[in-house]
Amino acid sequence: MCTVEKLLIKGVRSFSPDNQNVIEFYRPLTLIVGSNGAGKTTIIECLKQACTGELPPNTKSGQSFIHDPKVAGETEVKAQIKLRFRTALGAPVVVCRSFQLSQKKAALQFKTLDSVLQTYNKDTGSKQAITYRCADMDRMVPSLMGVSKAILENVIFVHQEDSNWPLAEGKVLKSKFDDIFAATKYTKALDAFRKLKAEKAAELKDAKLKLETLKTQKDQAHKLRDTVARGRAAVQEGEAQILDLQNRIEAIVADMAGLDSQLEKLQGINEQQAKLDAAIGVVQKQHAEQLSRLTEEFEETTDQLEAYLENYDAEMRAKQAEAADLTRQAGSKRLEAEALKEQYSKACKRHGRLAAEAEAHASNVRARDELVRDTAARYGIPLHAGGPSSAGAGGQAAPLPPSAVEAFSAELASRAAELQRQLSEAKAANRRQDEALTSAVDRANAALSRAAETKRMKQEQQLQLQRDAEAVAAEISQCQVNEGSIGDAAGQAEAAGQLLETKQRELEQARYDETLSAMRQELESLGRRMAELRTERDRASAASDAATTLRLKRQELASKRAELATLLQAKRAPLLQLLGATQLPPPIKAAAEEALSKQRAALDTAKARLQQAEGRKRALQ
Ligand SMILES: Nc1ncnc2c1ncn2[C@@H]1O[C@H](COP(=O)(O)OP(=O)(O)OP(=O)(O)O)[C@@H](O)[C@H]1O
Repeated sequence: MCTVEKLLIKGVRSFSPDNQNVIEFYRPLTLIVGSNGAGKTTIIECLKQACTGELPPNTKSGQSFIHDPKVAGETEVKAQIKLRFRTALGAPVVVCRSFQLSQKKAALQFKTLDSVLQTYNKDTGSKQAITYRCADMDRMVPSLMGVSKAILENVIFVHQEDSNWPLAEGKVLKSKFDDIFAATKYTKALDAFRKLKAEKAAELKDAKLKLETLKTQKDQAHKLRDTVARGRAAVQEGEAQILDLQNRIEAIVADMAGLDSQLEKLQGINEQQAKLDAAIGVVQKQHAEQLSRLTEEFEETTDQLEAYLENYDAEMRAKQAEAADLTRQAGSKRLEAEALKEQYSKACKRHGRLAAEAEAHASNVRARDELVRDTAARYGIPLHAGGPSSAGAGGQAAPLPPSAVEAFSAELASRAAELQRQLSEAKAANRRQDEALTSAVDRANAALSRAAETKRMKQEQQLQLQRDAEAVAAEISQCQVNEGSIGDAAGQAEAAGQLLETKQRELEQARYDETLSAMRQELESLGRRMAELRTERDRASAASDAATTLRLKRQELASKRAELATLLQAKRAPLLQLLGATQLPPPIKAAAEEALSKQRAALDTAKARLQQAEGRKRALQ
């Protein structure tokens, strides 16, 4: 338990500013006795001032609390109150407060001088200051004493002029009891809890919305990742196919070169065969001539003739074998030539197919350029080369360079980002408005509960007054009293009746029901407005999702275009060279056109949503 040990008073009320008047308090009880005007009340006032910092009532803001300078015969009086007490844990604490009262020309001037709250160091025993600030001291001393400021003021050190507060009117009484039992603190704490709960619920809702948005974005990201992976795989497959085709074309070209050389060889062989046939014809002719000349008689000897014949036969056999061999070779070369012709026709067909694909690709590129120009013209996006109106020979637009398409995609992405930013700002403004409305609803709720409480108290007072009036009436009717007492009682009843009427009038004037119903209506309209705002916020969030999707799609489109452009750039020259064409094929174009039309539709939808959201935002503002 806290104990007050010593009080020093100097220059307060009748206590002289020249002497240090010390009052020691004894345990368990100290009685202060003295004649009227001796200074008993001043001691209580000083105790209260030292503990709570509050001046006694009716002291003209402290001027009449300090010893009067006129009485002291001075122009300035310095006062001091010093209190030593022990906390509940037995620690000694000293409170010291100083004041000054100066006689100015027209009036007295009261000033608070140095104040300090000190304690004793356990080890050294020396004093050490806890604080020099009056506000901190007023808060800390009751806390160190273990008693609330309201109890010190209204119960322990209650001033004799304020001591009848329990008889004060209901409102004052309630406020005193609330202070003493710290009820307001709990009400405020409950209000704070309620507000915190509402804030946390709103934060939770926001977090849930964000989580849902993030989940959607995550799903979209997964889908896009899959699409990108599929696209990459398709590109790789296409590259592999192009490589394969190149290899096959190279092989076919090599084969064709081989076939050409074989054909040349075959032609050589045919020519050789023709020569041999001619030679055989000549030999046969010679042979026939020789046979015809056989009628002439040979002059050579038989041996010579036999030798001739032998040589001739051998020569003939050799020639015949050579002729048969050449015939066989001619047959096999003919077969080879047919096979090579077949391969040549296949290569020609493939060449035709590749040329058609190159043409289709070129047409795709043209359509893409047209779409880019249309979009640029519609949304006023500048194109770095080959603008919307530029046209090539024959009225056709010149192809856009890849740098212009990339710049166009970047501009489109930056515009989408700008729209996204504007949408975020609108969402933030909506959120702030929502918060402001929520706090307004909270305040209205608090005001409503206060009004309801006041109404209930007034009704109770009215009932109490009615009961009092009835009791007085019953007393009058039942008691046998003299005329004087009847008169008193009638007077009391009349006064009670008047009081009752006054209270009823007050109650009627207060028109709590109307106020309550107006506040309820206001609360309901605020609730409706909040619901509308939440719906708007949800819509804005959906529009934001759509814008995010659009942005991702645009990025995807840009990356695809970049990949396509790189691939085309890499493959264009060899493909054109291989095909012997000046433009590339169309199936890629059809896919690009389809993707671009989808993107354009998505862009239009997102823009319509964005315009709707902006229209709502303007309406809300
Ligand atoms: N500003 C002042 N300067 C000098 N004296 C003052 C001043 N204000 C009050 N006094 C004197 O201080 C005394 C007030 O004392 P206090 O009221 O504390 O006495 P008390 O013992 O409580 O008297 P009671 O028994 O009548 O309540 C009075 O004598 C009054 O004249």
